[in-house]
Amino acid sequence: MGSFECLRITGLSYGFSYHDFVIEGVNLTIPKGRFVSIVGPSGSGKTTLLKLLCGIYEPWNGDIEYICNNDRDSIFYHPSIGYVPQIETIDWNFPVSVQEVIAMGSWNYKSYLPWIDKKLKNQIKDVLRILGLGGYEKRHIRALSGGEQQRVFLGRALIRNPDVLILDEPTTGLDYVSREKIFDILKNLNNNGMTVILSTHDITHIANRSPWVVCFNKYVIAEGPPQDVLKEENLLKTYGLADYRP
Ligand SMILES: Nc1ncnc2c1ncn2[C@@H]1O[C@H](COP(=O)(O)OP(=O)(O)OP(=O)(O)O)[C@@H](O)[C@H]1O
Repeated sequence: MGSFECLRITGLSYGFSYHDFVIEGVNLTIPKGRFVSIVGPSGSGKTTLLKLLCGIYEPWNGDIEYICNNDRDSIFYHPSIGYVPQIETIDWNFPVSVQEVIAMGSWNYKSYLPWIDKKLKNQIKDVLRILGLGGYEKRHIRALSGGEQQRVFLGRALIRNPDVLILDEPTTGLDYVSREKIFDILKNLNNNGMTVILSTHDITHIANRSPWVVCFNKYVIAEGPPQDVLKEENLLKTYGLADYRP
């Protein structure tokens, strides 16, 4: 099997009600190993795009392809994807421990018996260590700070060591220290070869320090290194303050 080279999105469109496109004509290529921050206003379709990349939604039009270094393998190739949803969408009253949340990420349609065996326990320990949460296995998820909870959900995505890690606003609502911890963890994972794609409202601390930024509002408005892309002209177009359509 050839190796994964890039994620290629062409002419991608999707919506929730007939003829009303939430995202439209998205073209974007993300090479393996890239660290990408997607910025755009609330309601611009970032979450929708990320869910399409994960396969949670089916495109109305266009293609999402994970390309290998030869065409034949690309047809069959499905990278493993880790998804970290927006923290506000999680029900914190659900009675579950840190260990159980992370274990959920290792279960799939193939495993009917989702109990936590010794091997999985050790893998969870390793993931918690990477996340700076060593010894937190038995803690109830409610008994953690916002930053710690976010890291646990990152752990759930990491337990299968995905090729591509997709995160929806991973630092929203976190204080400076928690935000920096998450950013450092993501940079380390990326330095070790993981492709990281995240959405963020934090232009100053996250997007500005990401190697690659995509300005998004229904479609891609600009992309490139932050020093080239995060300019007034692009931000005005992205945040709907200037009329623009390529
Ligand atoms: N399940 C749904 N059913 C109907 N409309 C939806 C659904 N999910 C999202 N939308 C609508 O699609 C549009 C894009 O939403 P989306 O969550 O993708 O935006 P976003 O850029 O991620 O916003 P935010 O930054 O606030 O999270 C919004 O107008 C939203 O109301």
